Amino acid sequence: VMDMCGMAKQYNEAPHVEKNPWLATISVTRSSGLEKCKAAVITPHFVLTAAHCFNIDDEAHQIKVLTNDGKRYAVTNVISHPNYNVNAKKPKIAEFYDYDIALVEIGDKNKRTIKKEKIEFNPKVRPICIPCTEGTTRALRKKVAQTTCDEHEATLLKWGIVEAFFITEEDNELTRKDVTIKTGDQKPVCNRDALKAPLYINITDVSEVVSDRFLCTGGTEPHVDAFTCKGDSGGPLVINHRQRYIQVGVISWGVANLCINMNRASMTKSYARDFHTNLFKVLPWLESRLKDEGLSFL
Ligand SMILES: CO[C@H]1CCN(Cc2c(C)cc(C)c3[nH]ccc23)[C@H](CO)C1
Repeated sequence: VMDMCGMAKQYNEAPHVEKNPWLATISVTRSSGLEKCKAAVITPHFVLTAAHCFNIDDEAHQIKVLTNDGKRYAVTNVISHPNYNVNAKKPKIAEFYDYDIALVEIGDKNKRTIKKEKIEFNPKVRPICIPCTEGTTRALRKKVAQTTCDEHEATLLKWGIVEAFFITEEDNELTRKDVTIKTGDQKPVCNRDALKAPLYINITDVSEVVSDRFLCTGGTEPHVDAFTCKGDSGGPLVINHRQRYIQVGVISWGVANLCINMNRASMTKSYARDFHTNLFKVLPWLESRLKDEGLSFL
């Protein structure tokens, strides 16, 4: 059975990397420069990230996965969601982020090694739980036989305001940024601010850019939420359920760019909303791509 997911050091003085052992960094080396994204470790062979971190002509050898223990892993394959297409609604909508999610497979197909290289777990590197797997049922302390995927969703994404966090890197330190997912009557209010993004000024129907696949965070009500920077793309949106950690989203895009080279503005804006690909909305794809990874989907 897979290692227990979503386990991390809890004591205050623990190193940040041991409090957030699932965070990984993706680097893509192109002739035009280096692009970096964040990712979450989910199995020894896969990390989960955003599809928009990659270009159609990126090849596996240009991509590396860095884990918290400093190890760099070669990549065998990038599997973006088949429905992701940033150009799908051009020219009216310059960038379209629906289904912005990808799995990055670890290993080096060039090496003739029989066993694929795999991520080595340790106190700094551990998998996070993903919804609708047996590991998450255990993490939620529910009965393995009777618990359904709907119960996971009802438990984790209750109607209303759901406390969550993402992990960012500031001064080479991992820090958690608290946000609230608007799942109730504030969801439309949150989604509507998408039209304040520079590229969406002329759009009138918010559902053209914010599909049902997104979770919406940010803004100043009911709490002042942290906001993402471009460099946070692909990182996990995490819920802490009684000291077990479950990923419910992948950071996709934000309305306002309040960061200059990852230096965050000191103040947020009420319309600084962030949109995350909701893992509950891409489960058939996740399950089909992770079927041999021992996750036991419900
Ligand atoms: C619709 O138009 C906007 C799309 C997103 N944008 C950049 C961006 C990406 C790509 C990813 C993450 C995580 C971001 N967090 C904050 C900004 C931001 C810019 C806005 O600045 C234009």
